[in-house]
Formats: sequence, structure tokens, C-alpha cells
Amino acid sequence: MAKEFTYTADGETVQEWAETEDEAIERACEALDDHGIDLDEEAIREHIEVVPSPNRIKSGAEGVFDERRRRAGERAAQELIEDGMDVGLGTGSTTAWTVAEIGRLLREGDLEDVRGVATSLQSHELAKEADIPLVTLDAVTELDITVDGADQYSENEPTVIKGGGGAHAREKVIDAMADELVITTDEEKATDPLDYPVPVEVMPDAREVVAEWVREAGGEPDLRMAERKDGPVFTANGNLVLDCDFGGLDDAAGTAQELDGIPGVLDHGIFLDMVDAVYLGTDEDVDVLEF
Ligand SMILES: O=C[C@H](O)[C@H](O)[C@H](O)COP(=O)(O)O
Repeated sequence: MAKEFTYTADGETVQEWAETEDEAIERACEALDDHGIDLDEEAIREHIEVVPSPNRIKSGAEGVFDERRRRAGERAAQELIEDGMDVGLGTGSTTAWTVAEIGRLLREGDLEDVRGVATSLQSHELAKEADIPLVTLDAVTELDITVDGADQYSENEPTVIKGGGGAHAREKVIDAMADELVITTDEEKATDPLDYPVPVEVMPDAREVVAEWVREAGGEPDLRMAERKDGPVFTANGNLVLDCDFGGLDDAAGTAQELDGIPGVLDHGIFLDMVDAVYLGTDEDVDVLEF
């Protein structure tokens, strides 16, 4: 988790984040000086909160500090999580705010007895740092709710595309186990029909033949390459990811069915008819779509 300083005076907001509290204080002092505001270190510390670290999330500071995603993620935690719930904790920049907010509500005594199941190592680490008690996936068979993110959502059907961070196979299990699946996202990710290239997790040795079968199903597969490592991305399950461009998914159910039937595929990123609600952050507020 990173640290963020926020201070508002005379209608002006000074906001700085850093990986450590000391760095955040240093940046806050510089920013306050620039604004001619005098605040001592103790007061600065009082205005520092724990926030998700952009260095550990694929979309970086631009995604994590997108106000619309932050608003949606936090609002979902405030409105949906209740005492005693077992909660699936989604992956990505938007649900990172849900995880951070659940942690804050627990620390401040506004929530109790909540247990989380992480959908990825990223959300596991975040939840640990946010002091959310965690249980392993094999310790539970049902969840009260999962709050997850999406790479694209539809305003007209309860289907999303996920897996931009390669976490979709585990996410699909945890999303399916929940009585309620709520997607947190921002208004820019709405598209009809869905056309985000579908992430397909595939056994490494089977990548060429699976790519061929994806082509026969009408998709154009592209092996996902790593950014700070030579070669391709390996998932948490030791597999590869083919990003498969099908153009617009006029028949999402048909495409999902074809991908389900390909040997060597662990899972794909079409989450068909799974969504109960979408919390979408807008520039001003959070809108809720219910299905
Ligand atoms: O594999 C990653 C997940 O499916 C994420 O939930 C998805 O990529 C959305 O992430 P973000 O909220 O950062 O856009």
C-alpha cells in the first residue's frame, strides 16, 4: 500500500502520494510550501491515508488515481459490505479501492467479522496490507459477495470481459461462488457489443494448436508479452495468455461456448450472464446498473 496526503484549504486541495509515509511527508511539505500553506509534520501525518500502490497494478498511477475508479471502488465497499460477510476481493485498479476501503472500515470499527478471498496475488497482498482477514480459496465454497473489476462492460447485458491483468481464471471461480457479483468500473468502459480482445489462458505447450482453433472460431490470437521480462507473460497458474480479437461480440454466448470447448484452455475472459450490478464511476458521482 502507498500513502497519500490530502489537504483542503480555502477551496484548494493539495494531494500527493508516495510509496512510503516519509516520502509522502516530504512531497507534502514541498507542495504545501508552493501553496504558501504552513502545516507541521504532526498535522501532515493526520492527513495521510493508506492507498493502493500504483507500482503494483498494470495501469499504474493513471489507472489507480483515476477519480472515477476510486469513487466506484470505495462506494461499493461502503454500500455493499456488511458485518460477517465472506467477500471475494477482485483484481485491478478499481477494486484496489474497494479493498483499501474495506480495510479502513474494519480498522475504524465500522465493519467487523469480514473475511476476504483474494482473486490474485495482487489483491492478496493488498488485502494483507489493509489488514483484512483472509481465507484461502479451498477453505470456502460460497461467498456472500464478490466485488471485481472489468476491462469492458455492457449497459444492456450482465456480461463483462475480464483478464486484462491475466487473473481471469481464478477471478471466474471466485465471482461464480458469490451470491452477488458486483463489478466496479468507470463509465468509459461501456461498449456494445463488447469488443475487447478476449484473454484466453492456455497450457504453454498447446499455444500453437489453441491459436489455430481460436482462428477457426473467428478470433485473431496474440500471445501476451511481458513488459519487464523477456518473453511472454506467465499467469499465476503457470500458463500463457492469448489475447483473442473477435471484433464485436454479437454472439457473446456462442463465442464463450466455442472457447469453453477448446482443449488446452484453462479459462477465458468472457464472464457471461454473471453480473448482478455494475458500480460505474462518473466525473461527478457513481451510477449503479442492476441486472
Ligand atoms: O485480470 C485482471 C482483471 O480482470 C481486472 O479486474 C480487470 O483487468 C480490470 O482492471 P482495472 O480495474 O484496473 O481496469
